[in-house]
Amino acid sequence: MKYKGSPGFDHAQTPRIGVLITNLGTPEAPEKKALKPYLKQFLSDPRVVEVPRLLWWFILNVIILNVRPARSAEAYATVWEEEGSPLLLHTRDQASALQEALTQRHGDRILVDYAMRYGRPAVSNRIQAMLKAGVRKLVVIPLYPQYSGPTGGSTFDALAEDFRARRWLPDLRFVAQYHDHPGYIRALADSIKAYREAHGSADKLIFSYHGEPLRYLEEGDPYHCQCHKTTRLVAESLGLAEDDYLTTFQSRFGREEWLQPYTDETLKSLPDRGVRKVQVVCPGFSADCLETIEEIGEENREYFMDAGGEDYAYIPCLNATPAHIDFLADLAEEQLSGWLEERTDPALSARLAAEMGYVPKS
Ligand SMILES: C=CC1=C(C)c2cc3[nH]c(cc4nc(cc5[nH]c(cc1n2)c(C)c5CCC(=O)O)C(CCC(=O)O)=C4C)c(C)c3C=C
Ligand SMILES: [Fe+2]
Ligand SMILES: [Fe+2]
Repeated sequence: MKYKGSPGFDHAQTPRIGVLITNLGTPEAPEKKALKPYLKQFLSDPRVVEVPRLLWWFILNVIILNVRPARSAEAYATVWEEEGSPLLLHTRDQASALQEALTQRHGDRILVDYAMRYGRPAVSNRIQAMLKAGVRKLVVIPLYPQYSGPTGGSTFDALAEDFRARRWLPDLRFVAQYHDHPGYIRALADSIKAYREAHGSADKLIFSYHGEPLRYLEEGDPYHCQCHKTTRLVAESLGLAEDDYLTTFQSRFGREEWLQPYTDETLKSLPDRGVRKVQVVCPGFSADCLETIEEIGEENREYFMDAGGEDYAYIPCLNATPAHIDFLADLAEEQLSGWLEERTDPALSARLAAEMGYVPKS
């Protein structure tokens, strides 16, 4: 195997610290032909769908990829913005705001970038660019507060896949979860509090998280427990009573049982139980995307209202709000312990390398 070298390496380059935020990824356009490669890459990942490969290859290629792209494209078209997918735009805005916050705190030592696990900008593409810009120490923060194999685990796989082809690896720190970080809980609780101060409260606050197959929990995935812990900590911080809120799971896919209770079925049943006003928040998503804007903001609103509900509100994700960015800057900073001391004198390194007669190939 020929390992990838270090493009443009220069001994006089100041070593930098990289902070790479990532999210799931999104199609290039809200169209069937763009949905197909996106869904194929995503749903072929064994971390996402844990089904024997041969059987899954058949189901995916013969059934799902012939039906789902058109249906998903229609849903994406309802949320698409002029500049692109909401998930991509929010992630880009988070990266630039985080760059600004960390530059204010530490000058130009820290380089922030963003990548998507599936689709573009790809993880390996951004790592290559960061290394080229002199990054020798790298913090990776997948923006999934609660860890799960299909999200954080899979992002680590993408990093590992990139690193196994590289000659010179950077120092690496990886934030696998932050579901109970006091700064994250505070940012969430404050956003709910601000929403309720502006719009009033509801009979119930629903904490809706993306689901996953129940089997993953049974086989040791901590995601379900971490979602419940986030809910409990936010509820405590808001001073809610047990009857004031619920944790539910959305975005079911396929036929097997997923984590329960399901968001849609819960919302359909609440009016009969005397709950007429609900507010829904999605603390498993750090940016608004198809699953929050369309599924929670539109589809589930209809279920609730059709079942006799009177008032339904969706409280937006933290996105690139100052409170979220401040927290992410703190989270990144916690990972920098010992990394901010400068141990390299680039000019001296360059002079010694020149004396040695060493000229690296770029
Ligand atoms: C097939 C199984 C899936 C698992 C397991 C899963 C877990 C999971 N996903 C997120 C976050 C997001 N998922 C999003 C979209 C999405 N998710 C699945 C399937 C699984 N997700 C599909 C097929 C799709 C595509 C949309 C569709 O066709 O319905 C998104 C939104 C992306 C966007 O572009 O807006 C996010 C974000 C988490 C946190 C999670 C954890 C268990
Ligand atoms: Fe998903
Ligand atoms: Fe649990």
